[in-house]
Amino acid sequence: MEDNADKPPPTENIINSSELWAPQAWAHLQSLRKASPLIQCITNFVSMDLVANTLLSAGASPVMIHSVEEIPDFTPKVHALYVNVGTLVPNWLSAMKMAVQVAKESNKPWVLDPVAAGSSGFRLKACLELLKMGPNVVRGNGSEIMALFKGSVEENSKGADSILESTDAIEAAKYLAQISGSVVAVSGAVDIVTDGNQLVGVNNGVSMLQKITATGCAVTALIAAFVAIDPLHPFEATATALSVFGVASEVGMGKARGPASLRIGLVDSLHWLDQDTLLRNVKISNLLWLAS
Ligand SMILES: Nc1ncnc2c1ncn2[C@@H]1O[C@H](COP(=O)(O)OP(=O)(O)OP(=O)(O)O)[C@@H](O)[C@H]1O
Ligand SMILES: Cc1ncsc1CCO
Ligand SMILES: [Mg+2]
Repeated sequence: MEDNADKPPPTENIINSSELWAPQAWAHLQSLRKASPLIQCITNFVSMDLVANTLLSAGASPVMIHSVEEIPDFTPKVHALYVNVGTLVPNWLSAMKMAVQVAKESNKPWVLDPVAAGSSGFRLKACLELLKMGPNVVRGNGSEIMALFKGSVEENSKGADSILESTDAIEAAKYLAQISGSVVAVSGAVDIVTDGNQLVGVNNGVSMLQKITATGCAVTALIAAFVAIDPLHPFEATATALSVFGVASEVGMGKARGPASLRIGLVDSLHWLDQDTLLRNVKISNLLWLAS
């Protein structure tokens, strides 16, 4: 890793480009609501409800189909595939790989959420194998992206939660994007998105999202939906999806009394999010220090 791996970007190299990004975020959300893409989700048991409701409230059509008996018939019909290893067992891994293969043969984008990637050898190997299959986007927290980068089991793993800041994994994200060809997103107080060349920071969201399980899983599903409607621009789709989700959480936080009501407010806000609110609140910066 380079010397500056653990340093935050120098502030003079952070260019606030929200005015350029905000109209794109609105255009993506509008297209999503109009096209209502079908998103196949092979996701963990904890997240299924929030993932499905997040996709529905944003305007997409979710479906949780994961059996190898159904994948050959069904996966060619979807607009994007979402794979999340949160409650991984061997037969689900086979289904994930089959679905990825079918999606790729059908020219459909797919997105990976490497939940708790560094928590065990089995999970890490599975995530690295899936990464090799070339997801259009990978979104994880700091610990997950760092585990994929290092390729080793974490000593102090906290499972699905991160022990690192997203900014600790900037170099790792950039490297992974370059070797995999995937867009890599690292969630946290500031979400980092890179395609190995361009790099942005998304400054939307509220810290209480960390107190609701599966908000990371939900935002990765939203990324899959945004990539479904703009498959040629996965970098842009990932940044705008993270921002839209973050803005919805900020609006939801206004009425929340704690994590449980924020969870409800988040889903409500995604459904009602209007152009004016989105344009005023998108916070995306271009981080120039790594765009070499
Ligand atoms: N400190 C923070 N301030 C603001 N937003 C945050 C903060 N931490 C995380 N978020 C937001 O919360 C959402 C979930 O990110 P997080 O990094 O917690 O995912 P995760 O660890 O994969 O979650 P899970 O595994 O529970 O689904 C993202 O939209 C992210 O932007
Ligand atoms: C808590 C938890 N455990 C496995 S998956 C999951 C949901 C958040 O990723
Ligand atoms: Mg996660």
